[in-house]
Amino acid sequence: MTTTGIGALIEVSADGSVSALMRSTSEQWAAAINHRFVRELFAGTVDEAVMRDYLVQDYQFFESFLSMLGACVAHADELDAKLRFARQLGMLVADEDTYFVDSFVELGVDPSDYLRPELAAPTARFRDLMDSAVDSASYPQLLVVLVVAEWLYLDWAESQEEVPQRDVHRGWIDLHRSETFRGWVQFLVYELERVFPTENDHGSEAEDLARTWRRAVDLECAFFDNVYDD
Ligand SMILES: Cc1ncc(CO)c(N)n1
Repeated sequence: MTTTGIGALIEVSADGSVSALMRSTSEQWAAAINHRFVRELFAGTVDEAVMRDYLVQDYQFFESFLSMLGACVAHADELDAKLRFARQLGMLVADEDTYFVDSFVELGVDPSDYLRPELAAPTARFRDLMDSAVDSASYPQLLVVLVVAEWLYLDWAESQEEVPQRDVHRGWIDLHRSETFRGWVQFLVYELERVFPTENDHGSEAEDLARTWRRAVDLECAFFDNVYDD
């Protein structure tokens, strides 16, 4: 296994806010990127029911995730950033939604089973966190959740070189690695560093962002754990 190390694929300034957030959750982050689900996905041995369950829940995650990107188009403070989020939305509609729908066909999951499933507890909590970020209309709040979700996925997806054969496994890995995906994550990290409030004038806002960060990392672990819980 060629583990790249926590966050090592992305540039961050060592004394910046993002680096401090990252250090505050390094153990949970490592647990998530080395999770049993990730290991089985790379080995192509994920139990069929586990894969189904994971993707059905993640399609619900995806819905709130799209809302966050839309909110970033609305609330980012610069035109270039708005354009970047709009481009990413187009990519998600084309590539990621197609992956989900094709995978549901491959796994024999009907629309009636994936469009309105019962939400598992971590999915419901994750959606609450994302929906609150949308409601906050705060670009830094939105970015904190996005950076965790995307960077953590980049880290596990780049953690091994050898990819499995089946589309449903390989496709999910390929969506979260590549030069393009890395560039997207790097953009998010630069943006969060750029707009992060300084301790002096916004101490409580910074603390609020740190809480959101920790909550998102915990939920990533819980989301993986959940598919093995039954
Ligand atoms: C739970 C979860 N976290 C992160 C991602 C990637 O954004 C995803 N698809 N699902």
